[in-house]
Amino acid sequence: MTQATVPHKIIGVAVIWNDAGKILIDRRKPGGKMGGLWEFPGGKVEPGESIETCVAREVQEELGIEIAVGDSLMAIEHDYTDFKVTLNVHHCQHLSGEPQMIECDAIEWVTPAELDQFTFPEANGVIIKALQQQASPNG
Ligand SMILES: Nc1nc2c([nH]c(=O)n2[C@H]2C[C@H](O)[C@@H](COP(=O)(O)OP(=O)(O)OP(=O)(O)O)O2)c(=O)[nH]1
Ligand SMILES: [Mg+2]
Repeated sequence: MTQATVPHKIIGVAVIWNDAGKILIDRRKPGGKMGGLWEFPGGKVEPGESIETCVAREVQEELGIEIAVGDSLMAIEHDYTDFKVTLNVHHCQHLSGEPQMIECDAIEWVTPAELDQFTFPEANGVIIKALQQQASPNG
């Protein structure tokens, strides 16, 4: 059997904290395999772009807000059925702007404990566990 080469998506992901110690999550639009699931804002790293620049750009494009991109929380590799992702996750701080649903269906500010009430893609389990085991870097 021929081994097909699966696409590998390199993603910059933002864990955006506000001053109340809450994290911004959004719900992906319906349709497709991950449609309707909640996620941390982010998207594909462009050629030649740093992870930090990607994270700030995606958040501006998807939500229309300004953030400061801080330390890396983790980088996770995950194999989905038909593609592979690397999620490069950074702690971020909300600076300005009211989040808008430019490319998503819903937005919520939640505490780390409340993340359990939302359905995320499979790869997110380890991120959520890490966030629940550490205090907010700003709180
Ligand atoms: N932004 C974000 N993406 C996530 C998370 N968890 C997770 O598995 N992903 C996956 C879903 C997507 O395949 C990819 C994010 O890239 P994206 O939002 O630009 O991509 P997409 O797949 O909707 O776009 P496309 O390939 O159809 O153009 O990473 C997460 O918490 N946040
Ligand atoms: Mg995206």
